[in-house]
Amino acid sequence: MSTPPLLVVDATQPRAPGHGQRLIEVAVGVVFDAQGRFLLTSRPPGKVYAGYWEFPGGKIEAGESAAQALQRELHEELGLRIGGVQPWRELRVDYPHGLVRLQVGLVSDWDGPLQMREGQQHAWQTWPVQVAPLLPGSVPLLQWLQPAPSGAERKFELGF
Ligand SMILES: Nc1nc2c([nH]c(=O)n2[C@@H]2O[C@H](COP(=O)(O)OP(=O)(O)OP(=O)(O)O)[C@@H](O)[C@H]2O)c(=O)[nH]1
Repeated sequence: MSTPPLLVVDATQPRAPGHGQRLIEVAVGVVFDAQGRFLLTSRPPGKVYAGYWEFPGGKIEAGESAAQALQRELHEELGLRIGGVQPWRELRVDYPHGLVRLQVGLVSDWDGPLQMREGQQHAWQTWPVQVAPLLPGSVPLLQWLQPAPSGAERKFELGF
């Protein structure tokens, strides 16, 4: 398996002690609705990058797979029950607050109703997105979702 691409954020800012020695493992979902729109949520108050828009998800806990973590996070944060996760892409993001690895999955099979349980906002989006500011680590995911030029088929490369 090749090393996931690395995005360096705020490269001139100092890194926290021990940064880089520990990878923060995160599961992220691209949740689609029946019209092919995807869900973005704003980061809740009190968190790093509060108010920035991102794909829903969160840290993987000990003993969990990425899919299990995403099932738990989407239920805790949004009240969704998801049927399955299709592993899609990985990305490493080097933030001043830590080095993160995102395991991104596609989710089309889910049950609502959608509830904002952490005081976040939500927006169903198509490309190009209309919300701002975007969390830096969500931008490459959005670029990967950019539709192919007309005539070409949008193809998802699957697998971590
Ligand atoms: N959910 C989510 N997190 C992302 C994205 N892109 C990205 O770099 N991240 C990073 O992944 C990490 C997710 O951590 P989090 O703090 O949101 O996780 P959590 O919900 O488990 O929070 P907590 O346990 O700190 O309360 C953050 O460092 C965040 O900056 C994204 O698109 N969605």
